[in-house]
Order: sequence, then C-alpha cells, then structure tokens
Amino acid sequence: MTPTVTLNDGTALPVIGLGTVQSEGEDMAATVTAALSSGYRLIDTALRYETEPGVGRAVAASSVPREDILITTKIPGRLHGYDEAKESARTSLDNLGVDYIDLLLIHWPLPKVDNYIDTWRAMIDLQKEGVVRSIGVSNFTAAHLDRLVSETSVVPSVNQIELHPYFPQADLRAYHAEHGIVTESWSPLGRGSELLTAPPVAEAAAAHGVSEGQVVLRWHIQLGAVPLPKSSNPDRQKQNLDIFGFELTDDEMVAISGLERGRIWGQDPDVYEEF
Ligand SMILES: NC(=O)C1=CN([C@@H]2O[C@H](COP(=O)(O)OP(=O)(O)OC[C@H]3O[C@@H](n4cnc5c(N)ncnc54)[C@H](OP(=O)(O)O)[C@@H]3O)[C@@H](O)[C@H]2O)C=CC1
Ligand SMILES: O=C(O)C(=O)[C@@H](O)[C@H](O)C(=O)CO
Repeated sequence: MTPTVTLNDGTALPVIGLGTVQSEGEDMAATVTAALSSGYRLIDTALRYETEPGVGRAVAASSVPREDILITTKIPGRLHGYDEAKESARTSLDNLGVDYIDLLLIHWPLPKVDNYIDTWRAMIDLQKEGVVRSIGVSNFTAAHLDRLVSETSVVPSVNQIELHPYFPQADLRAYHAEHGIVTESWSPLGRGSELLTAPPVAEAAAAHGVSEGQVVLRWHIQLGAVPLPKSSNPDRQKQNLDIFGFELTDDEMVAISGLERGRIWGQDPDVYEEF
C-alpha cells in the first residue's frame, strides 16, 4: 500500500502517481491497466493529453474499486472562465466515464489571459456540487497563489509544478509548506534528459543497490513532494513504485539537489501559454 499525504481538504493522496502524457502509438488503457495491477492508485491525466478515455477504460475494467483510485485531470488554457471551466469538467467526466473527478487542476495560469480567478471560482462550485472531490492548480507561482487566495479565500490543495533535481524549486516548495499546499512533481525524472546519468544519481544508485530512477523518485519523496513518473513499461512502473525500502543520506540529497540548472523546456508560468 503506497503511503499517503493528507490534503488540506482531508483527502488522502498517494505520495506517488502515474503520469499519462502519451508516447507515440501508446495504448494508454494498457499502460494504466498495468499500473493499477502494480499498485498505483493515483493517475494523472489532463483534457489536453487526450488520454482521459484510455484512463477511463482501464479504471472501468480494473478489479480495483473506483473509490480506491484517485484520478487527476486538468482544465486547459482554452477553457479558462467560469462557464468554460464547468464545460471542461463535464467533458472530462464524459471522457473518463466517471461521475466524479478526484482532483481537478488548472493546467497553466495564463496570467496574460488573466481569467484564472473565474476558473477557480467554477472549481470551488464544482467541489461544493460534489462533481469534484479536491481542487488545485498547476504551474502557479507564489504570486499567482497569493492572488488566488486573496480574491477567493480558498487555498488550492495541490500545486503541480516542474520539479526534478535540475529544478528543485526550494522557494516554491517552502511557500507550499507554509500555506498547506501539497507539491506534486511533473517530469520528475527529467523526461528524456540526461538526469538519470548524472554522477550523484548514479553513485547513490550504486550505494543503495537500486536504479537511478528509484534514486530520483526517492529524492522527491524525501523532499515531501509527490512525483508523477510516466512509464509505459510495466517493469519500470513497478520499479518506480518500489522506493520505500531505502533512504538517501543527507549528503546524497544535497548532492542530487546540487544538480540544479533550471527548467528543462524553459516553461516560465509567468509567460508560457498553453491552450
Ligand atoms: N502539469 C503540467 O504542466 C505537466 C504535467 N506532467 C505530468 O507529469 C508526468 C510525468 O512527466 P513526463 O514529462 O511524462 O516525464 P517523466 O519525468 O516522468 O519521464 C518519463 C520518461 O522516463 C522514462 N522512465 C520512466 N521510468 C523510468 C525509469 N525507472 N528509468 C528510466 N527511465 C524511466 C519513460 O520511459 P518508459 O515509458 O519507456 O518507461 C519516459 O520516457 C506526465 O506524464 C504528466 O502526467 C508533465 C509535464 C507538464
Ligand atoms: O504535459 C503537460 O502537462 C504540459 O503542460 C506540456 O506542455 C508539457 O509541459 C510538455 O509537453 C513540455 O514539452
């Protein structure tokens, strides 16, 4: 059973989940089916990924009770606004074939569009209506979060951010901790970069007799973050979940965090827009 962290609304969130940004020709239903069989209970998708139907088919076919699986999805930039956000949630419910969403996030703040407050107000109402269990955001900065809370008085349960040893985001993680917001890590393995071959990662893997991927995911856990590694490979899915039988030393944590060099794709939420 994967350990959980309690969100500010009382929800128990597994401390690791499966990402579902699709690879070329991938059968997402098969990927998620394998993951559920391996013990994943948190699945991260988005309207924009076009993987909600595959996630939904896997959940429907699984012997794991629906109530034991937490599904996260996200509202894309093209559907910011009160009515649009509600439309997005309805579309995701249909795509997933479920009657509630466990965690709904705003995918990107799009501050130049400047409509994320209305989007958040819709999500607050969706939560009150029982359509959504928990509400959060993604790619929000501290300034975006400050404005959201000052204008609505509702603190997001989660902020899902780019987080990996190249970009440890210590200041934003500290802000989250001060405000009762759980940090989720996207691209936790540095998707496709050379992160897993970095010397501090390789040395820790050798010292603990685990893989480089397990070292990096353990680094997230020990930071108090919730990583969402994506793997279509059942063996690597299992490996990624098997990170609770060892502990990185303080020196190893410092060395891995010392790989800091910045964002992988330069997606600064103050200017990056995705619709
Ligand atoms: N909110 C947002 O804006 C964003 C959210 N996300 C979320 O985060 C998830 C994860 O991020 P993502 O960008 O997919 O990339 P990850 O950092 O999770 O890396 C995924 C890649 O790593 C490989 N991999 C997985 N496990 C291992 C392992 N143990 N050893 C070596 N390689 C491994 C996978 O290949 P293989 O499949 O062959 O194992 C895949 O190519 C996404 O799927 C999405 O759900 C991502 C980006 C932005
Ligand atoms: O995958 C996501 O959720 C995104 O927001 C993408 O833009 C992601 O950042 C990506 O694909 C980067 O190339």
